[in-house]
Formats: sequence, C-alpha cells, structure tokens
Amino acid sequence: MSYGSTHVLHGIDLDIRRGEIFALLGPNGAGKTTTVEILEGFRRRSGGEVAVLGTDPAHGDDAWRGRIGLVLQSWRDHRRWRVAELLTHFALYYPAPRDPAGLLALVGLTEQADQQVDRLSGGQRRRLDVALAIIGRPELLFLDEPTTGFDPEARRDFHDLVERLARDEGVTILLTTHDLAEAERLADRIAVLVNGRIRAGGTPAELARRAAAQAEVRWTAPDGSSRRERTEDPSQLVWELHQETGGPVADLEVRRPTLEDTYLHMVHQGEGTGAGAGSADGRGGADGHTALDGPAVPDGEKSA
Ligand SMILES: Nc1ncnc2c1ncn2[C@@H]1O[C@H](COP(=O)(O)OP(=O)(O)OP(=O)(O)O)[C@@H](O)[C@H]1O
Repeated sequence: MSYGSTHVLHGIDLDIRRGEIFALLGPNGAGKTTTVEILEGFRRRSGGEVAVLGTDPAHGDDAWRGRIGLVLQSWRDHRRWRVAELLTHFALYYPAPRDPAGLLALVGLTEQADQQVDRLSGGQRRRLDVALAIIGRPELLFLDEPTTGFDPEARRDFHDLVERLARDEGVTILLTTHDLAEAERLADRIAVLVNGRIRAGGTPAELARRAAAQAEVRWTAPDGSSRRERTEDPSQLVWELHQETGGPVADLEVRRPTLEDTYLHMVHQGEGTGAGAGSADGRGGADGHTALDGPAVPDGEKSA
C-alpha cells in the first residue's frame, strides 16, 4: 500500500481463520488501520491480493457488507439520536438483527437507553459503537483500537464481551491494538506490525516462548568486573561459574526477557531499520528469522 510515493505497507501476508480472534499489534503509524481499512473495503490497495469472506473487498456488495461488523477508530455521527432509538433504527437494515434491548444489556448501556448520543462518555460511546457493529449478527468483526479511553472495568467487560462473541457465537474477530496485554489476553494469534511490515507472528504462548528462549546471566567476576552472558541453559552456566570461582558467585542474577521487553525491542529495531518483513505464521524475515528469534533483550541492557 502506498500513499503517493510513500510506501506504508510492505508484503503483508495474513491468513485469518474463521472463528479466531486475531490481533494486529503495533505502535502508532505502523499501518494497522490502513490494513484493516483495505480489508473492510474502505481503502483501495495499491497491489496484492485480498479475500475477505471469499470476496475481494474492493468489489464487496451490500450482502457482503451485511456479514461484516465494524468498530472504527472514530465515528461521530448521529449525535442527536437517543441510544435505543439509534439501535432500533440500525436493526432495520439487517435480515435477522439482535433485539436492541438485549443488546443494550449485553454492552452495559441499559441505563443510557434514552440518553442522547452526544451526552455519552467516551467509554459509553465506544460501547455503543460495539453494539452498532454487532446488531446485524456479523460473521466477521473488525475492532480498530476498541478500548481506547476505557477505564479498567470497562476494558474487562469489553474483553469478556469479545470472548463471548468469539467462543459462543463463532464470530471471527480482527482486533488492532497497541496494547500488548490486550492482545495477549484476547488473541488466538498475534501479528506484530512495525513500520508497515510484519515482524513476528504466532500464538501468544509461542511468542512468549521465543521471547524467553535465552536468559541473561549477570555476575561480578573475582577481579571485580561486571560480567553478562546470554544462554539458553543458565543453570549450566551458573554451575560452571560456581566451579570456577570455587564458591558462591558474587551478585549473581538470572533474567529472562518478558514478552513486553521483546516487543519493545522489536518496535525499536523495526522503526530504526524498517527491515525484517515476514508472515504472520512466524516463519517470516528476509533471513528466515523473525525478530523474536533475534536479540531478546533491549539494546540498552546488552553489553560484552
Ligand atoms: N491518507 C493518508 N495519506 C498519507 N499517509 C497516510 C494516510 N493515512 C495514513 N497514512 C500514513 O500511513 C502510515 C500508517 O498509518 P495507520 O493509520 O495505518 O497506522 P496505525 O498503525 O493504525 O497507527 P495508530 O496506532 O496511530 O492508529 C502512517 O505513517 C500514516 O501517517
């Protein structure tokens, strides 16, 4: 995807399965919204192939659109409508809509049913966006940074709702977020997008395992110098150090990077170089490695 001469997406390769929650994770400006808008049929791509529910979104008709629900990043229409009125009105567009009252209860807006849309708080407005997106019982739901502005309780309720939609109703969900914890909590699979390229992909557990594959061991040598070494078998290294020193190893510390350390490292590296394109199944990378196979601790913490 290019805007004029600016390339914003490079070789994105995504395969999202029916019924899964898929998170597109990445920092501001990574290309998440652009990707999602291409999939939704709102933005015409510059090249490549896309099929959403078997249809090229550039040629999606009303029947295709009726199978999809959208929660956009910002959506500020219908300010003077009352909440329940708006839902009842939107329900008319679909062949088998949800019951508006039940839907209000589902998203926690029953008390606001008669309130005007422009009087809702940011979080309540977001809940209404979700209600509007699912009123037509979509097979596929796009959620573009859905929990921005939510307080912790609203965030938890929203996560429960997303899980219910996926697990109980089989809705396929594509979620964009820059919140690693949100992606970890909700997603069956995650693709990390940095600078328009997929830097890594897999289940949250796979990413965490790859992130934690190498531990960093720090200690103070008998000559007083600070030492660090990275290893997949810290116990072996510590045993050897103990033998060499002939006693306790001074200032010994063993640290495994968290998924967050690795994500931040990946973002930092990707924004610096723009290198490392790959696919969402974790195989990617020009050299056959994803960034998660690479240095597992932030640069600032590495030393000889
Ligand atoms: N209409 C446009 N014309 C030119 N450049 C654009 C346009 N829309 C987006 N961009 C650029 O494309 C890149 C990707 O933007 P995009 O909105 O897809 O990122 P994002 O990952 O969704 O970011 P955020 O988390 O901030 O919402 C950015 O560098 C942005 O400035």
